[in-house]
Amino acid sequence: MSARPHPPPGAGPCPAAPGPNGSAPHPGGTAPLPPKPAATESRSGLWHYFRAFRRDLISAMPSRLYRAWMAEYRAGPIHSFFCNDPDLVSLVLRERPGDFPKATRMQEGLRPLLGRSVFITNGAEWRRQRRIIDPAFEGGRLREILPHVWAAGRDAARRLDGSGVIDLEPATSHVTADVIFRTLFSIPIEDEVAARIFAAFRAHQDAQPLLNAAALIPLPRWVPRLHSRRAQHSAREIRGQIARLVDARAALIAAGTAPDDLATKIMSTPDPQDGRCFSRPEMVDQVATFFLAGHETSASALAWALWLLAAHPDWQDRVAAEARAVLGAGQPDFAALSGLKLSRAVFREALRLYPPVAMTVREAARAEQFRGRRVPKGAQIVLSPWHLHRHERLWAAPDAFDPARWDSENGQDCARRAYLPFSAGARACPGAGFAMLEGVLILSQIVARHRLETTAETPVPVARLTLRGRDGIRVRLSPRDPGPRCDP
Ligand code: HEM
Repeated sequence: MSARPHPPPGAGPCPAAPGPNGSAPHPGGTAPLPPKPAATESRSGLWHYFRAFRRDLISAMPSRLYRAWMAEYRAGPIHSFFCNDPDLVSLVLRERPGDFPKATRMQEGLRPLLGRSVFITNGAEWRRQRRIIDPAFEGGRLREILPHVWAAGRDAARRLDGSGVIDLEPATSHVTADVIFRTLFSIPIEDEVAARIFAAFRAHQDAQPLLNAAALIPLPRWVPRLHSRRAQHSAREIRGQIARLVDARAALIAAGTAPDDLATKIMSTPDPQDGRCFSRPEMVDQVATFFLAGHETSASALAWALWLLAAHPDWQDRVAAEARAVLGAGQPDFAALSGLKLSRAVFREALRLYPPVAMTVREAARAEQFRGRRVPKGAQIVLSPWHLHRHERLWAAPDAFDPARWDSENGQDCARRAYLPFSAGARACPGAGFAMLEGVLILSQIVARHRLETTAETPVPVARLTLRGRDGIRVRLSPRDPGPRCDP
């Protein structure tokens, strides 16, 4: 494999960025930097490369990618361009997304579960799917999800009572799955079908824990794709259960008695161009995607945000005080959520340091010229929020936890150019507004009720399907002092 990082003449740093070594003082004072895996410096060939990728996508990458604007990799038949230059990222995602489609063969790891969902498709099929889905996530609909998120967050905060030391990931997975079931199908996670889907989904994750590597490693077409029998079985089980929910909902829509939730909205929205609604199999694909894309990602972000607050008790106390002031009297109205400013800044910072979708890949549909270098048709274009969010030439104190950065000139400029937790452009996450409401509110609800402390085990981030803790993300919980607890 050869890797050639490129010098930085083109893209300028954001204002007030640190020197080239990224060594600006940590604004938070003496708090240790949040965990960041050591990078791999070895170049010992294709086999090493694949093995490192199978372990973890982040630590497989060399440390110079935190400073480079672009790097070119050749590994056997694979030709990849790793893009960190904000202008290039914008070209690929915002300006000409049609020329850089999702590399569908790399999404094959997801196919048994997601079928031909919006997450995987390209071109006209993808555009039709987004025309039907997007109206369900418009700003106005967010008001309607608030009561569901509130109820799920309240229940989650109560479930944590008396926990002591816990792994946050199962807890946050539980609450974000609950949010998805409540908002999509108006059922809580305790519902029998919802509980079965959640259990099957966990089995699916266990059966293919390295799904992300499988989805991202650009293996040549002739390499057979192995989906373990267990993973195929759990994918079938999940899809069968989802089909039951979709059928039941179709019957309610036909009878005119369906609740006004996301499933009803999506199933009864015709494509404005061809006038057709989703067919049953199409809807099963989309629901599986909402479940996967909408709960694993939010669970990862919430777990890291809570751990970061455990590691920064000063910020935790401020977020708790804010939460009690805004939420103390019970479910706030939509406008009052804007009062959760500190919680929002913390959640944004967690998404920066630990972007749930750490990397994504596109394919060059035709030959291109990137920073003076020829990019052949079919080359892999790797975009890495993980590296972009910690780029030493862009961000001030890139590895530090500093939620106040969003008020600084550097933070605001980087937020526009170098911050991609939800991707950008036409293919950006349709659930971004949903996820911000959910993350900020549930973070506040949990911290208002519980005090979090770190344990001796510092979590190790690894990029799997989403960014997880290699051995979990553990904290110690104790009740916060008496006062309004957000769940009267
Ligand atoms: C913190 C939470 C979330 C994060 C960080 C996140 C991030 C992302 C990212 C980065 C992508 C683009 C992936 C790529 O281009 O390869 C994406 C796509 C998507 N997300 Fe999210 N997401 C979150 C929550 C949600 C929620 C709550 C939903 C729905 C309920 C959702 C639905 C989707 C869908 C349907 C796509 C595919 C869009 C397309 O390809 O056109 N996401 N998300």
